[in-house]
Amino acid sequence: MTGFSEQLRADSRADWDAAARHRFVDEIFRGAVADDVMRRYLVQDYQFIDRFVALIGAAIATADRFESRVRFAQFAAMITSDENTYFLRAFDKLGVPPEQRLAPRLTAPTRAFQDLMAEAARAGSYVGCLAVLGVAEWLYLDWADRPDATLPDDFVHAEWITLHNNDGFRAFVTWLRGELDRAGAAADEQSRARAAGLFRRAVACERDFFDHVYDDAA
Ligand SMILES: Cc1ncc(C[n+]2csc(CCO)c2C)c(N)n1
Repeated sequence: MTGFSEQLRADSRADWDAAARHRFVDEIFRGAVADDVMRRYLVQDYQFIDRFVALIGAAIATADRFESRVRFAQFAAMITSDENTYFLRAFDKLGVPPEQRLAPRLTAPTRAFQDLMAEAARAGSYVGCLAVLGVAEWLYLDWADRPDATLPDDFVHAEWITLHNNDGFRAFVTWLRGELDRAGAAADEQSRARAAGLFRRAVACERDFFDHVYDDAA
């Protein structure tokens, strides 16, 4: 039987593939993302991470067992340390001023994503939290996981890839998918349907998020 996670991805195949094979992904592996595109992307993504950490808090609160809370707590600790320094170093290199780091004007896809994460957190359903967290993690592993690719020279490009394809991250995504399968199997029809809706919207948001950084670009 196909697990819940695989079933959800299959339902969002078109948007999923459009995001995972996006122009941005192709360019970052070639080290060819233009600085203004990378700047726009990271400035918006930094705002994304903030709500993402809040959603992990909701997953910790709604999880059905201690083991799962611990795993999410450890993950939250990791992304608020290692990844945080990546953003700051990348902002320095790209010359992003303080106000753009702290309070940039949010683009429509960033706001849509923030609203979706807040909605999933508020709904108080573990499988719903997992659906949105699952998209953000699994889709990033999917695009970044190219074992034969050589890394670009610029750390801004190279580290954004290695943050999303290292063994620890892969193990976490595997666990997260297992958790989504498990919680999906245990949930009632209404909770499964709600989680499926959140998953679908999250995949569409991921695609829009990539698209948008090119909207004003030449
Ligand atoms: C729009 C957007 N979607 C997903 C991710 C991926 N992501 C967000 S937080 C996190 C945890 C560790 O890096 C990961 C993988 C992103 N950065 N931006």
